[in-house]
Amino acid sequence: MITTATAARQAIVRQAGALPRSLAAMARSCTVVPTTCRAYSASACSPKPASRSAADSASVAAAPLEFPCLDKLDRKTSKLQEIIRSSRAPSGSTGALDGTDAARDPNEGPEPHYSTKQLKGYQLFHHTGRDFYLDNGGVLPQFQLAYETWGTLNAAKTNAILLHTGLSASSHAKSHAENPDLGWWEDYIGPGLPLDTNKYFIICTNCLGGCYGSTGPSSIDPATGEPYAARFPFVTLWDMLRAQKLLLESLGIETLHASVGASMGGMQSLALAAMYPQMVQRLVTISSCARAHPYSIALRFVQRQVLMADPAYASTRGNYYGGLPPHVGMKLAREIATITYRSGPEWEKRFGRRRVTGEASLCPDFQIENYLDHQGEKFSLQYDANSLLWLSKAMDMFDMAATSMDEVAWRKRLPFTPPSSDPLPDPTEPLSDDEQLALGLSEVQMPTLVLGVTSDILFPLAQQQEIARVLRLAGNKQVTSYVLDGDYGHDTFLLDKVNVGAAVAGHLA
Ligand SMILES: CC(=O)SCCNC(=O)CCNC(=O)[C@H](O)C(C)(C)COP(=O)(O)OP(=O)(O)OC[C@H]1O[C@@H](n2cnc3c(N)ncnc32)[C@H](O)[C@@H]1OP(=O)(O)O
Repeated sequence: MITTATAARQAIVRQAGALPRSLAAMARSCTVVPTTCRAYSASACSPKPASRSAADSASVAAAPLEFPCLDKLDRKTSKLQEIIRSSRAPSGSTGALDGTDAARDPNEGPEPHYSTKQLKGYQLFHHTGRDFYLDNGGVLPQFQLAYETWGTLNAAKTNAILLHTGLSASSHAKSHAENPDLGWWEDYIGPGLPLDTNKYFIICTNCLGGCYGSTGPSSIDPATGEPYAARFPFVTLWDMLRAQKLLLESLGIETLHASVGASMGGMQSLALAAMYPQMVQRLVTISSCARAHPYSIALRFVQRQVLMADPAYASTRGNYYGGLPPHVGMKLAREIATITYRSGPEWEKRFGRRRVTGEASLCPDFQIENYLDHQGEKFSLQYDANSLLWLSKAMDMFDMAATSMDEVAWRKRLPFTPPSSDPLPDPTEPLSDDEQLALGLSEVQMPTLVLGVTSDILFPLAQQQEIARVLRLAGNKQVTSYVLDGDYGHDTFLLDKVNVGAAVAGHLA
């Protein structure tokens, strides 16, 4: 009697001549017949067993695919759980999630790099004694900001440049004696470089809400002795700038030679100039915007959704500290983010359609998938998930538009009194979108460099053109627009050191 499986196999073998040679060979050697050509891979096609059971004979389903990428995530989760368990045991290892497990596989965890035991070489500004009120409600009775400096502050304290970071960067923009690791703007800072330490005193902070030494959701709430977690108040970019202003005041700095930043840092750079125009002598804003675009909000929204859906996040509602960190959600969010940071044209040249092994798989198969997998994996424990969510949300909420000078003044408020709950007055006459932005940026009258990149999909060039347009509308006659072609997309500010560096250096001189 011909079993159903045998008949199916014969049918496939009859058709094998029509298949590519490698698939045809696999079809002939397959015992269990896959239902579609998709399943013809080495992992789906098992060697023929010596004898076949009745159960095998009755099966017409494909052999299950193998999922090495999921196995790898499971192994990482188990390893993290094991470390957490052993760190809780009285005689357990003290390595825990602090990175002291020297024998670990760097691709499989376990330590969050943001653990303060890993961080080094930064200084701390402590704010205490006066409650710090935040724009969206909530108050911090105290906070700290991590910061690093390069160069020398002159006697008049007029040569400082405040460098704002992107979303997930630390204050470590450049290596120095206390931390020789390369910084994220290593080639931009130093003697004779665009941020010339022979002339300028560069200050870079980890922003409020971050996790690299500054107070954020992973910090201990002094009221409870536990991490704030999801009880950390939402912060706005304006809150972050008010905190930075307090740091500058503590250093005796009233005037900045320049405010410089890219991406989220470019948004902050622009906002600082609007909030404290007397302080900012020059403005550089790179690959940024005056208000978050709905498309950028959408891209960040899906990253947050994916991250929050990680069971380690969802089951704790964000209070995962001391337990399993949501490393899978972080990895996937970073993969999506990486797609927004680079460009299709770059990847066409860099990866093309090249494959890893040539076998169809739902795990990384194309080189571009392998690259994304690597980027996600590398980041998955590098940054605190809540900080990512909080700062990503702060970017979405950013909008420099104003309908009255009262609103502009409201942003400049000192953070030591609760924000008024009185509604702001209605505009005397309706303002167009551009006019609202021009009003919100009306005091940005200093020399301004607005740099954008044609291949940026996260902060499209139209947004930098919008900044330049509304600044000119507001009467600023010293706006320089600089457009860079190239394939690096949003990450151009990290990668095109020659062109971005030259534009920045020229503007600072
Ligand atoms: C929104 C905001 O406010 S800011 C957003 C700013 N952007 C970011 O934060 C993204 C940060 N980008 C990075 O960190 C990048 O690594 C950069 C920009 C610093 C450097 O970029 P590049 O020099 O092009 O290197 P890139 O990171 O793309 O690739 C190198 C890594 O990919 C790996 N890689 C390259 N090709 C492949 C591949 N086919 N498969 C797997 N891995 C690969 C390399 O081995 C290398 O790994 P390593 O970093 O562990 O050594």
